[in-house]
Amino acid sequence: MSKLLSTIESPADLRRLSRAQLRPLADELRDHVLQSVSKTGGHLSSNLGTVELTVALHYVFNTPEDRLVWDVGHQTYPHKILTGRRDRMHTLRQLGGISGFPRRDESEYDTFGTAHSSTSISAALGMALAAKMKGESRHAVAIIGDGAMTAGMAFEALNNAGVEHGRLLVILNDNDMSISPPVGALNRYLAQLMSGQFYAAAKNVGKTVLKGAPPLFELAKRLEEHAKGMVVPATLFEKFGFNYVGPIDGHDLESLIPTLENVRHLLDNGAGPQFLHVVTKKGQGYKLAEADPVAYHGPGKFDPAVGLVKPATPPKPTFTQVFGQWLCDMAAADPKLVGITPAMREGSGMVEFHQKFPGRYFDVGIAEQHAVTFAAGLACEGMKPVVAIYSTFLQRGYDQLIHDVALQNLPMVFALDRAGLVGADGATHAGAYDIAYLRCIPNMSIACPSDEAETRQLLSTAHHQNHPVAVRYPRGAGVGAAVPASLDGLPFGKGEVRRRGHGVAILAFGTLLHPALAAAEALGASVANMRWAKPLDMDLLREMARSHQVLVTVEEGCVMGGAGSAVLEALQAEGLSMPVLQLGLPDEFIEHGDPARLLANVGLDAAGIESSIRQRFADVLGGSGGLKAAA
Ligand SMILES: Cc1ncc(C[n+]2csc(CCOP(=O)(O)OP(=O)(O)O)c2C)c(N)n1
Ligand SMILES: CC(=O)[C@@H](O)[C@H](O)COP(=O)(O)O
Ligand SMILES: [Mg+2]
Repeated sequence: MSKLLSTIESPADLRRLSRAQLRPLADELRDHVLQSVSKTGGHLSSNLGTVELTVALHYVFNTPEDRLVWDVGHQTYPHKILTGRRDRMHTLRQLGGISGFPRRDESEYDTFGTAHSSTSISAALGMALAAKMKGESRHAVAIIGDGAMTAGMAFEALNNAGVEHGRLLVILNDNDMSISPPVGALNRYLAQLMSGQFYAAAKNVGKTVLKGAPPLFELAKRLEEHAKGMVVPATLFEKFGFNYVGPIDGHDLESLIPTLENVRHLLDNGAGPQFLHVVTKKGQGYKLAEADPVAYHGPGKFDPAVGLVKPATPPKPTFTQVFGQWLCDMAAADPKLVGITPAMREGSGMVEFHQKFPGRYFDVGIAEQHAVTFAAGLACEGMKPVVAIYSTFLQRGYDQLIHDVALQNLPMVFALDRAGLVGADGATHAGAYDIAYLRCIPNMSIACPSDEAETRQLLSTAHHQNHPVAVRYPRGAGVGAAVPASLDGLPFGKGEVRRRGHGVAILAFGTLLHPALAAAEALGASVANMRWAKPLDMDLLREMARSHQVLVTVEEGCVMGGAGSAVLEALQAEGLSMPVLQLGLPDEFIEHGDPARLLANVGLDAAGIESSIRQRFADVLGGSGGLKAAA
């Protein structure tokens, strides 16, 4: 165990160290982050980049009295290590272990739960103003990345914060990266600020009595060229009502600590909201991550001495890769197709599409609402937008989905990745709700492919509709079904019978078809691959209802309001009354962990499905496990 780090059980211990001890502590901390992430997997580059900032913040601010609000929260491993969770880092993102994101129920130092981006300024402003109303002198500090800063919500918060006088500090952690290289005009603007750093240093840092000029950054040198001739009259953030300080080197404790002390002093003297621009490097201190921060954004386990290695035999293609290939193939066939991602190019499998069709690829930044309405505008003019978006992030664009897309019945495809449980990221990222939140919207259809082949086929079907269609598929690989090369679709709104049995009919929506088939084998039950949660295949449903005593619906989505609920509603409307068991995600948030184990825990593996059916329909099933005479 490292010498200094082992003495830090809480930030109070850190604050007892001398200034000279902070540099070696930061080095030990960085090594601890690298070693533990290499064993568990997790977000690496962002955490390596926030080591010094974390040390400085806990050193200068009186945490947990002062509130640190980390945006996204994927950069909080150093914070976790310094706030009493050092010895639990080996459990990170595993079942029963600590979360990869801040959690209020995990630590009093985690002041605000996050994982979706761009909430920190709003939350910190709320905390700062609550403190003011209660007559408390605590500070609230939002730490937000340059990627997260691109979201509308961050600007809504700045707009509000600039006219309020709480003890609010916003720190922009600018590493010139989102998950992928950053995009958009704000990024260009930040580059200009960086290149004009001497101007900023003289105007602002000097004003706050910082001793010594900040060192010249490598990055700034690169950007200087780009912004030659630019004059920065007053920063955007000053226009918003903040006192702008920076940019300063976020790895230089000798700059960070006095600057933070000065800013805290300004807050205590009623100077109003403060904005500190800190420049860091994603992957700092680990050469491989510095060279490729994208690959090391969220790696699996690896040997730090070797780095990430490609598996000897290529693994089964993931659903994401199947989508990426379909997108390229369909784009080649249809010149009207355009692909849109809100800052998730790699995660959504769009790297190849970007390379092959740069003019038809749009990374709009972390801006899900805008992504949806921007796509709606494209659709109005006859383009065929494909919005590739994680199920959990489409939640951000819900009003846009209803008001801008569905109400106008615009044809477009939502490629909904990460539908169902995602594993290590946990409840914040689970795609648990999309069937429920989409199926109540008129004009919207929802396809639930059961394997890789159907994913491609149903994407094609969706692309040819004249209304919005979501195709939902999970994280990772499926059963390994051979994916056809053709772009032929499957019939719209139609499912199929996959197994003929009797007594019990299982209606499977999506990839849980496969454990459902295994359970049906043991039960002698029938299985329908429903393929569409909306519209339901009513012919198939009627046939299944009439030829069986009971129905079981299975889906990797919330039971409440999900596909099973759709089946119940349809049966009622048809005047068909029969017992229905709905299997899906329960009405609770499912924590992080291995996805297969999580599914088993909620009874959605083959054994769980079989056992739930046996339990509920013991009267239909014979004692031996066979079935009583079918109705
Ligand atoms: C609403 C939302 N959209 C997308 C994401 C996925 N995401 C997580 S981190 C990240 C990049 C954030 O960039 P930045 O804030 O600059 O932090 P960095 O990764 O550079 O440390 C993205 C797009 C998210 N967490 N939340
Ligand atoms: C923090 C965040 O939102 C992303 O980094 C997310 O963890 C990526 O998830 P995937 O690994 O499923 O792409
Ligand atoms: Mg960044």
